[in-house]
Amino acid sequence: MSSEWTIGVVGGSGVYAIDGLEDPEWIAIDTPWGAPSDELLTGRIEGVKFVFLPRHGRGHRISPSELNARANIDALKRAGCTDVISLSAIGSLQEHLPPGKFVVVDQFVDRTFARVKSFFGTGCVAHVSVADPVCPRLSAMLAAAGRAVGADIHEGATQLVMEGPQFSTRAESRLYRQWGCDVIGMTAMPEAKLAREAELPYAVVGMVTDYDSWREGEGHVEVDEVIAQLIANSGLAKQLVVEFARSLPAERTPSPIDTALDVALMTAPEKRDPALMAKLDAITARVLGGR
Ligand SMILES: CSC[C@H]1O[C@H](OP(=O)(O)O)[C@H](O)[C@@H]1O
Ligand SMILES: Nc1ncnc2[nH]cnc12
Repeated sequence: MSSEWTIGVVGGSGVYAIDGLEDPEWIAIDTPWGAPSDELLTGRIEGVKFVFLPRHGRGHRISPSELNARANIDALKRAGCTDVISLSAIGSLQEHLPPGKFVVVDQFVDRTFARVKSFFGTGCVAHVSVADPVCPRLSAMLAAAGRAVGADIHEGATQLVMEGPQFSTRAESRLYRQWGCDVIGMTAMPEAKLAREAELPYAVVGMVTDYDSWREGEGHVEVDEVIAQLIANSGLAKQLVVEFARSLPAERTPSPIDTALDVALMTAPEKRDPALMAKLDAITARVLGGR
């Protein structure tokens, strides 16, 4: 495996491009799972290869519940990404995480229910672990880069991922707090699970835009509040990415996540469905080689 980094960046609400890209080029990538959210913007930052994908498409066309996360992750894999970072707008479920805070999330409670969550299935069953769903190495480097550019960083938080597109009821918002969740969003799942199946280390920088709807006697989240906060945050998020690129070690040493499929595949080789195996070409290329 190459020891070069190629960093995929999935830009969420308010982040439809990144700064500092040399030789930028939008490229179209088709996948066996359908079309990704948009073309991918490739180039180099500080000499490091980057591949940027606007999660909701340029112009924010696609709703969180209608994202084709399999196509997005597969396209990043096909584009040669070794690692993926997500920039995401999130609501806060805790007083000490006010709007403007950048939160490096390390756990999720997945409450999404209307999304396809795996590349695998009948014809090729696989079970990867998502006990530790984000890459600690990427998360630590993102937190350090954020601090270096002056972002107000909080490391370690549990994110409730909801279906959407509507925001939560007040009762739901209060319940998620009782469950011990710190922040809430609509897109990290199944993205994080699929990234693990694709053997891509993945990390999330959440940008807090609102206090959701749990605060007694206070209003509730509305999109205009989210957008205003995103406009305020997006410049800093882009600086964070440039600083992250600058801080990457010249050589990428292997991550245990690079081989997540080594212990995951269940279906006997002779029982695998050739049609599904063909769709899995990019995802299983390392573990199965040409088979
Ligand atoms: C505009 S607030 C709701 C929307 O924003 C977040 O998206 P992303 O994670 O891509 O930044 C949130 O998850 C919802 O999809
Ligand atoms: N309150 C909230 N709930 C879900 N997703 C969000 N993204 C930003 N704010 C959010």
